[in-house]
Amino acid sequence: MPPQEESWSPVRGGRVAIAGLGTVGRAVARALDGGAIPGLSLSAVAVRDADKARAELAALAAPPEVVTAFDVLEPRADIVLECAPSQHLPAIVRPFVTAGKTAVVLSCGALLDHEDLVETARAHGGQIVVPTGALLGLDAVTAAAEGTIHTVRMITRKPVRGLVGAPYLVENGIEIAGITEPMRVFAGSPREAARGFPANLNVAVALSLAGIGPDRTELEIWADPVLDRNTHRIEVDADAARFAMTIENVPTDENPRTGRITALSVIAYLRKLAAPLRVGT
Ligand SMILES: NC(=O)C1=CN([C@@H]2O[C@H](COP(=O)(O)OP(=O)(O)OC[C@H]3O[C@@H](n4cnc5c(N)ncnc54)[C@H](O)[C@@H]3O)[C@@H](O)[C@H]2O)C=CC1
Ligand SMILES: O=C([O-])CC(=O)C(=O)O
Repeated sequence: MPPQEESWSPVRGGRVAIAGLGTVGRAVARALDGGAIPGLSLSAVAVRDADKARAELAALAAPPEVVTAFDVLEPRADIVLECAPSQHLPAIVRPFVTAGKTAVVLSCGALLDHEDLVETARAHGGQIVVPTGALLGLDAVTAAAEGTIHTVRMITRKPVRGLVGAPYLVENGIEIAGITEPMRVFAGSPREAARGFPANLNVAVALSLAGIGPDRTELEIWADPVLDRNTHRIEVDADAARFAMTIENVPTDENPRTGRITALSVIAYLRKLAAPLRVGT
């Protein structure tokens, strides 16, 4: 029998690969640099333009290897962070979960069209992690889901620039560029929203996966011309508790669809992996 490759452990240390060096990927790369997150090192990044990425990463204390294909990441890392456009999710995640490794997934909306990845992870002892990302309270939602959740409702309000160009708006001829009052542009399920707003509503899918699923969760999306933050309100009614929470995310300068807290959520997750004290579930 060939020798089994030893799996990652916090004591031995782990190598992290980043797939997609954009708003989230760059922030996480900086946070990992030089052993700043105990137990982890940044080993490789997959990008489109290698020369541009190398120039950018030269400022790091320990620049990672730069590659231009997703399928060469797996031998180079124990954990992959998927933070690329959603259509690449299967190519990034599959090699890692097939090897029994961990894939941290930000474009989680795309998981709904690739549920086989969860089965692959189950069969090979891998794990797909959906961090709380731009949302809040998934600890309470998963706890409530151990009992019975009756309803989950989410109302998202975004500045116009955080929604403009979404396929659902284009396909339905919904014009938001010149609105002067808040406009409800969508009411439906996270499953429908994942298709219609693939770069804007991953948070609704994360909420649905934590709670009662992408078909029973109720979602409204509003475009608001005076708002400057991506705002998500969650209302949960369960047998154990009733709760409502709101988060107002500061959009990043680079990508107005993505809140600053998204990368911080990933960094917090990575820091917990080897932490001697772990708070929250
Ligand atoms: N779950 C959550 O709470 C959140 C999820 N997201 C999702 O996370 C993902 C990443 O978000 P951002 O960093 O803001 O996006 P971004 O657009 O700033 O970065 C994506 C990067 O992927 C790169 N890329 C595109 N095609 C590539 C290829 N073939 N090979 C390698 N790299 C490629 C782009 O050049 C870009 O640098 C998006 O899908 C976004 O919708 C964003 C915010 C919150
Ligand atoms: O859901 C997303 O993908 C991003 C988002 O709403 C936010 O950053 O507030």
